[in-house]
Amino acid sequence: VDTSTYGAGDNWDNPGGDWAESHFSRLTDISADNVGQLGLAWEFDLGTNRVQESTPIVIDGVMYASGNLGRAYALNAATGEELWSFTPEVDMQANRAACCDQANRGLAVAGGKVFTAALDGMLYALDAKTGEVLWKVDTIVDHERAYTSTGAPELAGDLVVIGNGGAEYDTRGYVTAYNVSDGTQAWRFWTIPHDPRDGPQESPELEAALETWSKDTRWDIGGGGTAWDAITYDPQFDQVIVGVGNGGPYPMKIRSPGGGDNLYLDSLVALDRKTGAMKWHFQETPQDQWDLTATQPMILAQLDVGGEQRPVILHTPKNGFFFVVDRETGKPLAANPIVRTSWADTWDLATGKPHLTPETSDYSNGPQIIFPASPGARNWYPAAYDPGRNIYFAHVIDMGNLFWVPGPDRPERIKGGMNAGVAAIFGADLPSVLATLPPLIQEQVKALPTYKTAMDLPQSNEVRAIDPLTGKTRWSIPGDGYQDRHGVLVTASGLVFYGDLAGKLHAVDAETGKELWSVDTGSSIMAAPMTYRVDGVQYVAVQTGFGGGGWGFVPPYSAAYQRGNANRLLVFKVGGGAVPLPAKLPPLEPAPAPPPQLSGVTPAMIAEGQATFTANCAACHSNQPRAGLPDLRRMSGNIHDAFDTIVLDGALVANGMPAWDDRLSKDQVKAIHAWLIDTQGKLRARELELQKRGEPLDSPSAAILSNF
Ligand SMILES: O=C(O)c1cc(C(=O)O)c2c(n1)C(=O)C(=O)c1cc(C(=O)O)[nH]c1-2
Ligand SMILES: [Ca+2]
Repeated sequence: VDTSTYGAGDNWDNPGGDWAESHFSRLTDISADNVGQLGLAWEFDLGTNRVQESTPIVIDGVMYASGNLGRAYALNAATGEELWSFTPEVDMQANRAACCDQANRGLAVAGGKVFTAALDGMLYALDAKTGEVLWKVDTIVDHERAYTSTGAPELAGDLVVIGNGGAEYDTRGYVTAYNVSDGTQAWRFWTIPHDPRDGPQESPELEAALETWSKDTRWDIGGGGTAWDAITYDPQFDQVIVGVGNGGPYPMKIRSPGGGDNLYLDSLVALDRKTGAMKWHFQETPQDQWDLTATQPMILAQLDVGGEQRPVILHTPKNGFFFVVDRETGKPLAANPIVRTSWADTWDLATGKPHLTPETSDYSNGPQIIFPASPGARNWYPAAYDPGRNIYFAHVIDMGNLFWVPGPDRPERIKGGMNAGVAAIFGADLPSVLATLPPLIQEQVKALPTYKTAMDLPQSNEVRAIDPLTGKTRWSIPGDGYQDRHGVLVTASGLVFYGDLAGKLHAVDAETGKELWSVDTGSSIMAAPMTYRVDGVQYVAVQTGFGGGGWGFVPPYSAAYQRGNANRLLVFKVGGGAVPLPAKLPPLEPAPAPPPQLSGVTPAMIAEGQATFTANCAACHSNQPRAGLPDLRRMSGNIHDAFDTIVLDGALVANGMPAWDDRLSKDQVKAIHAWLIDTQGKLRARELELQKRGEPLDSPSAAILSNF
């Protein structure tokens, strides 16, 4: 790896662009002078209509793109001609273990091989020329537990490293390094300890971590600490830096009742590349109860800190702080809040720890509004760093999240199911949802010190230019809504590119934020754009598609809502043509008439069906119009007829609907069905009435109450 240059050139060799994963390009052919003439060079239909979070790779004129579920595509980067494509054979029961859709965040390419991790945790090495499977390895230690893979594999010399997700379920996190040549395991690093009664820990650093967990920790549930997104190889120190995820279950009084920092949750850990031994750790969110992960993308840089050049990591995790961390020592050199933070107010650089504020964040004894919310001040959508300007460009969400503990302090583990142990509502929805909550919760929420803040500014979300060492914003551009996530690209010519859910791709001036160009693509964009050059022509590429966390609410202003969720790869060049827009969808029809209610159904069964649905089905089926998955209040007669075989026997498992016969009884499924029939009837009556009055039908609402 050549670390003498910073930023990507003609090639963009990993999803982050260069060795520093900076999403920064040294190319300057496209500049403020000609960006106005950008037009479509080519487009490629990815053949799906769900989440797209990946940034493509281009090496020597070939583009390698990943799609949802772990699909891979190789294309001629100048023409878009398909060279090959790969769809993994995924065990679709894995959908039940995926919190956030069929997300996939990219490929790794090296030595004639393309690496992709499928949702079910299978890691594939494909022949870069043909797409043929050269080897595959199951990276999951226990399929009884809800592990999935959504992150990009990371190359580290002759190793490829991959983590997994599932901290909301019943998992214990780890990352594994495999030999690029044949897929044999080189090492595995567990991020948190296991039950000490089961024998010694896997490493000395885990023995040390054990001291920070309480004696009565719910080891049976797992503890969390999944590394589901950023793993970054740092060639200068030959170390693999892993961003570790949240604790599970969320509430401390369930997970680790005696408290403790719970290492290495929400930490950056640096591992020796060759052995996987830990070199240092930096915990960004001690005593986590709020899903404030450290898994968000890292950017490596070199910064002047107080007159000294230091190798650093620029990191904006979910928790609302901007960290500059020394790559050699793991010490924080700067830690400034960039949004409201109610779990900690300041950072002490001398001790390397935050000043925690449990009075506004501990929800063990009643609800709290936590800032930032669990979707994070930042999340998987990549930031970009321009070293010449020393500016970090990133989408930032400032909102709160209401948490309380609805169940017992010692719940049973639900095997392979959600075990987060909390009720959660996003701050942006608070004003509309509050009225629907139990009166006691309403009273408690209104008395909170954070209540007024949450009501005065339910949320803001913007693309910002940020100074890394101070966290100060130089300029910002407001987004349309908190479901928007803008991955960002910056070029040495001073252009910042990002897309939005409404379907626009924008180029703005890096110095001022002034818009220089935009185009309506008719397709929702979250993924980060990238740029590359073939035969002297510079291109800008981006994948389109909405989904991931919060996929159940597709905002009406989005292209995904208005024109369908097209998954396309759009590539632009100076002098290119117009972007074809997908056709507008017809207006919503009233819900079809449901069948007669099932025999022997009582109001109590209907209520029970709703509760069972909320606990098991609502994480995917939000029952909102044009959501990522079918709105079950609009089922056709055929689907009603096949309801039991679909839910219990897995008749639609190939489409991603798992079988539930291991977890739900026939009576429970009947109760769910009865509730859906009841709901569909009521929705139909309401929509026929609205139609008669000439008013718009049921529109999606952000007011989703999730019980994890
Ligand atoms: O705790 C986990 O293991 C885990 C996994 C994932 C994932 O794998 O996508 C997400 C999260 N957590 C999470 O907290 C989160 O906000 C999130 C957003 C997304 C997404 O793709 O939009 N995934 C995930
Ligand atoms: Ca999580």
